[in-house]
Amino acid sequence: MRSSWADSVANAEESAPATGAAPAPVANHQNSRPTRSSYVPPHLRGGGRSPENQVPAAAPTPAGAYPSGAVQPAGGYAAAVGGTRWAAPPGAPSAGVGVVRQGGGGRGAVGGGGGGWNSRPGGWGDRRDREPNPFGDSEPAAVDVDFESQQNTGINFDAYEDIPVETSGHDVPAAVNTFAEIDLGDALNENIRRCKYVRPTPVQRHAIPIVIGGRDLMACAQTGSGKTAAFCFPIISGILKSRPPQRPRARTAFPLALILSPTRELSVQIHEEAKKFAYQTGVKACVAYGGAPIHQQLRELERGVDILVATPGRLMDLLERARVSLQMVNYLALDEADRMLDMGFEPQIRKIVEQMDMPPRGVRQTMLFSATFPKEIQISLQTTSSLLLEELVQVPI
Ligand SMILES: Nc1ncnc2c1ncn2[C@@H]1O[C@H](COP(=O)(O)OP(=O)(O)OP(=O)(O)O)[C@@H](O)[C@H]1O
Repeated sequence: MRSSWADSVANAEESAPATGAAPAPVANHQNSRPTRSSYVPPHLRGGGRSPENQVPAAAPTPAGAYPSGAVQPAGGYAAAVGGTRWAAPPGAPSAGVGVVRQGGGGRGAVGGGGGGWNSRPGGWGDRRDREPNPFGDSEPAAVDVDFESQQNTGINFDAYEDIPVETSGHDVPAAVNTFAEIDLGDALNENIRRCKYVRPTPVQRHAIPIVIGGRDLMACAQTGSGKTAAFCFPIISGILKSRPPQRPRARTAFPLALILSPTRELSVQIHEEAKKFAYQTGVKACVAYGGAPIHQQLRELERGVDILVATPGRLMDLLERARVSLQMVNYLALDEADRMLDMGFEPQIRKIVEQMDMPPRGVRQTMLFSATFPKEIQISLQTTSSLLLEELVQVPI
């Protein structure tokens, strides 16, 4: 079972002194990060070609350098995690999660969450009728959670208010303390209640307003920190607030958001979470990963997809078969970017971002999540010039 942010809060709470001091938020990252067993399909066992089916090498842990344009739990959260953090280059203003799409702020205009596509002509409301309930039969209805009072789990989330977080970049949208402070829309709020999320985790507090604000984001966040919601909420909210797109009637799928993840297992996890967050909104999430027959995935894609969760190798396959087009992608999220680069996915990522039909940076929004940002990873990111912002790639190492 994965250890989660909520688990770590609970554990920390148990061991916290009775003085009310904030507990360490997450245990040592190197030790606590659950090891995912990497699926290796039979035909690739013993020297398979695709890195998405290989067991990743242990992540290097050199002292990295902090890029500028960043937000990160400083000292407390990230430091407590114990993994390789973004290390500050000489003169760097701050640590951590990066930000900022130059000239951004347009698309992410907050407001008008409403019922999204379901309430609009031409929306996708019909999908809801045949949508399986991802919460299971036992929990079909919304849970009555009071966002304002922020109390339903018994976990003292207030303890986490003390975690120091640094942000950098210009005009960084302010972090929020509650989901109620963000206009995510009624449908998504309903699903947050169904998930029984009461208070945003630290990465969610900072990342969601930044992305809702139309900016690019580079976030240093560990496994179990709530990253999935941090990128899914703004994506779903943004899709619901936008005009339902006119997509060609073709066998080609035109997703509006692409989430790249290094492994089949992580992709499936993200897909499962995304289905919960998007339940009854009309926004459809699909998953495509290597090491499994492609035909079922193709059939699912043919039924329509708004959010595509994919491993890089399988996505390349789908692109080369012209079964997926990236030309309508408004949101690109890379989860576990460090792991993807460690696993040798850089050429595929570069090709997906630079040589296919994806809108360029500045048109789409890019979110990059990584547990670590060692120097090698930063150099790779810098050379993947179309991936991130100029502001970020100009950072001296
Ligand atoms: N705001 C929240 N309140 C309570 N629980 C949360 C919240 N956000 C996420 N969780 C739960 O914490 C767990 C870990 O979250 P999540 O899977 O998003 O983490 P992650 O950082 O994406 O981890 P991984 O890298 O393993 O996917 C999940 O069970 C999720 O449902």
